[in-house]
Amino acid sequence: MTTSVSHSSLWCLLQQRATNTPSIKELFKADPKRFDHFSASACGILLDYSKQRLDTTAKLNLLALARQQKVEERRDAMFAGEAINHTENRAVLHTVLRLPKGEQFIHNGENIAASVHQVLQQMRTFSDAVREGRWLGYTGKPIRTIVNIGIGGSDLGPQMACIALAPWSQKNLLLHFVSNVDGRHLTDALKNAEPETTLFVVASKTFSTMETLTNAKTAREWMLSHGCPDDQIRQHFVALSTNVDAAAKFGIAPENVFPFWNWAGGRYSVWSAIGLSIALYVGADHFEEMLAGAHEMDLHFQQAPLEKNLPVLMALLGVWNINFLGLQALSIAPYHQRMARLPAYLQQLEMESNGKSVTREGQRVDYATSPILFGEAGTNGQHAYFQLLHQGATIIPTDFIVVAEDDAGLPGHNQALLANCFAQSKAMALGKDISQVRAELPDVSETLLPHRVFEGNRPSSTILLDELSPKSLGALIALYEHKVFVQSVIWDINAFDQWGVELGKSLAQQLISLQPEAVKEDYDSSTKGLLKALKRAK
Ligand SMILES: O=P(O)(O)OC[C@H]1O[C@H](O)[C@H](O)[C@@H](O)[C@@H]1O
Repeated sequence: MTTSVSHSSLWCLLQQRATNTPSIKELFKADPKRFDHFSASACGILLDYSKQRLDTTAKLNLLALARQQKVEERRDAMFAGEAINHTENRAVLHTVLRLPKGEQFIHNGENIAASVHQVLQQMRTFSDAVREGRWLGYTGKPIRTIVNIGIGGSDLGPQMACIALAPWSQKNLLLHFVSNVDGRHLTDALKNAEPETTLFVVASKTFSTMETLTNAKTAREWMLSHGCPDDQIRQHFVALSTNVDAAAKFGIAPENVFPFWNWAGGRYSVWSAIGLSIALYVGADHFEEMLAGAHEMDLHFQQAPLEKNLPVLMALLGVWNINFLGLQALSIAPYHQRMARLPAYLQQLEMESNGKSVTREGQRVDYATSPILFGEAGTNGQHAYFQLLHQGATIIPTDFIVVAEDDAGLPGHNQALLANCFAQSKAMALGKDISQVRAELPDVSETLLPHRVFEGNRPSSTILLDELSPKSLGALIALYEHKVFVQSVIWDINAFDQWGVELGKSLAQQLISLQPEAVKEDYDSSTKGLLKALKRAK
């Protein structure tokens, strides 16, 4: 049995440091060049972590903690294809999905990098045909509407990326993402779609997910009921899956199945065939630029010293906030409207990966793990939940994500956006104390004064991208992927399984008839009561 990281002397040192850490205001006062000392950049991304409540001693001890936990060795094991997802006995090789053409990667005796590029070519051929109007529906018309049917990793990544990369999109293609088993989702997507020009992209790693199969089955019935002949269905359905047999059994023509492999986890699969909707929407060239951006970040993660390594630094900041300052949540504030779905994407990436409570050896951890993550595009979030971020009794660190380039070209807008972003992090870090409030508002009564005070000392990082492009988006996503991995190494948990989603799935199967009589006698009274109430309401 390995000793828990929380019993190491470094952990204790960090705990002590946390209780003695100066405030962010004091840290800035003590070091006029704090920005230079607490920022780093790579791959067109600047990480400013000077507004974190972290001093040099804590930083050095955190870096030592990373070394103690063997972050570099575990990283190399991941890149080498060792079965680090030990509960499923699988390698974790999403990084191979973004290797440049011509590179080799031998796994189980096979050059999987070559297989990856074969599928990329298949994706290119197909997406070109659809985009150029050469792929025809059953009445001979080109495709106008694409419906991506998938959930979790088979939805969030492509959806987030398509929204982010909209300026590169094919203007005459309409794209919908349908994930929810709630029939309203599919109904709404199909409301204005014409069967003869609609293409369904059924995305499911396992091809066994109830939501996706239910939606795909209904979509096929919709096609048939609108006159699509059985033998033409192949023009309207493609599948993205590791389970090629199940896709074929479902009735998808074998040449319309875009395969990927078990060593790419669902929430790490946007780089695989799961990215087909991205290639369809913005073109294969741009999808491959996204892969190139991620690959650049992979190299940075592998090669940069830990002190300058963006994923490592971001991981350590999270560990510091969560485990030592006791700040369990993380708000994600992308100051870019097209990154509005990034928080949802990161929710799965972070919380499904590191929402674990046993170590790799199965011992219960005695420390917190994944942050509770949420967020909204700025400036919208400012007018909703930022009140709590500024004055709430709970302190929530924030990642501000902002883009320097102004590609909207509307006078004044970008200036206002960036000014707001920088103002928010400044306000959170430095606040406004009672003497400042008094000086500014001499007429405000003593009883009202506390309501106008901002404690400050609320940590944040600012992640500044030169531009939002396919390449920089790829680098940004890979940055968060590796951050999550490094945290899992420090916490000694497996970031690549997700057993926690299974119980609910199997209970739903037992309850599927929704009949009170069908539930077992030993069912809890709440479930029984709800089923009875449902029957009465119908
Ligand atoms: O792609 P699929 O096999 O359909 O899986 C879709 C999603 O559902 C599962 O329950 C997992 O929690 C996710 O990690 C996965 O991305």
